[in-house]
Amino acid sequence: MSNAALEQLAKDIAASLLEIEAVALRPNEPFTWTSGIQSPIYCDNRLTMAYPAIREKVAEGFATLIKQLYPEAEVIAGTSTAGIPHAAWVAQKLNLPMAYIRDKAKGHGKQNQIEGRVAPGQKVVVIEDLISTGGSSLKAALAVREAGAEPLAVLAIFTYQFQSAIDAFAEAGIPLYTLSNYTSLIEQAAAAGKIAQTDIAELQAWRANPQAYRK
Ligand SMILES: O=P(O)(O)OC[C@H]1O[C@H](OP(=O)(O)OP(=O)(O)O)[C@H](O)[C@@H]1O
Ligand SMILES: O=C(O)c1cc(=O)[nH]c(=O)[nH]1
Repeated sequence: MSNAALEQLAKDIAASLLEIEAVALRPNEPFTWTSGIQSPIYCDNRLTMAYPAIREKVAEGFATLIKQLYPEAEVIAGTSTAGIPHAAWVAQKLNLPMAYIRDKAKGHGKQNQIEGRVAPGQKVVVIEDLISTGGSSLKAALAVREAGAEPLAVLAIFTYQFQSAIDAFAEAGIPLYTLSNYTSLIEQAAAAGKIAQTDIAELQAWRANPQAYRK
């Protein structure tokens, strides 16, 4: 995919997320993220499951990137839970095995963290729905590495583009690619009049120092 095509896809997906009201702004009652960060914004990509045309656009975006960048991929693995359905649709498109990765090993049964079949040495693309700190998907990719397989990259629908997340992936030596991002989302929301100037100011204040954001 060319850079122009990637940029267009980032805009399209951001517009779709806004259209289906996957993006919620709640400055007066911040959301608590999985990392514990308090945030005036929450992007619920799980809602894309309800829209066949949108989930198809996501699956097609992932499949195109994988064919172009990682034609050697042998397994598509979703992160538990929100990455799982997207991994399934992509694996189906590419006619590849699919697996999923729990946030930790089960305490009963086979006590697996990785479910499905990932053999040592196999090349795995990890599919995630969203990157905030990147902690969840990095943990998943590192579990693949721990199992003796090779995490080629993490691909996600959306990223908040925090420098700390970019640095964490670089440090782990795991490439990260995303179909859309915070910049596109805010641009699309502003262009469509879906976000007020006061909200933009609130988001800027939060984004400058999310750890310190409290209401
Ligand atoms: O980049 P991070 O800081 O790790 O945050 C992003 C993660 O948080 C959400 O998952 P959540 O923990 O809400 O679980 P779910 O996928 O089961 O909904 C989301 O689906 C990502 O996996
Ligand atoms: O970091 C998170 O937990 C998170 C943020 C967000 O916008 N959406 C989501 O599903 N999780």
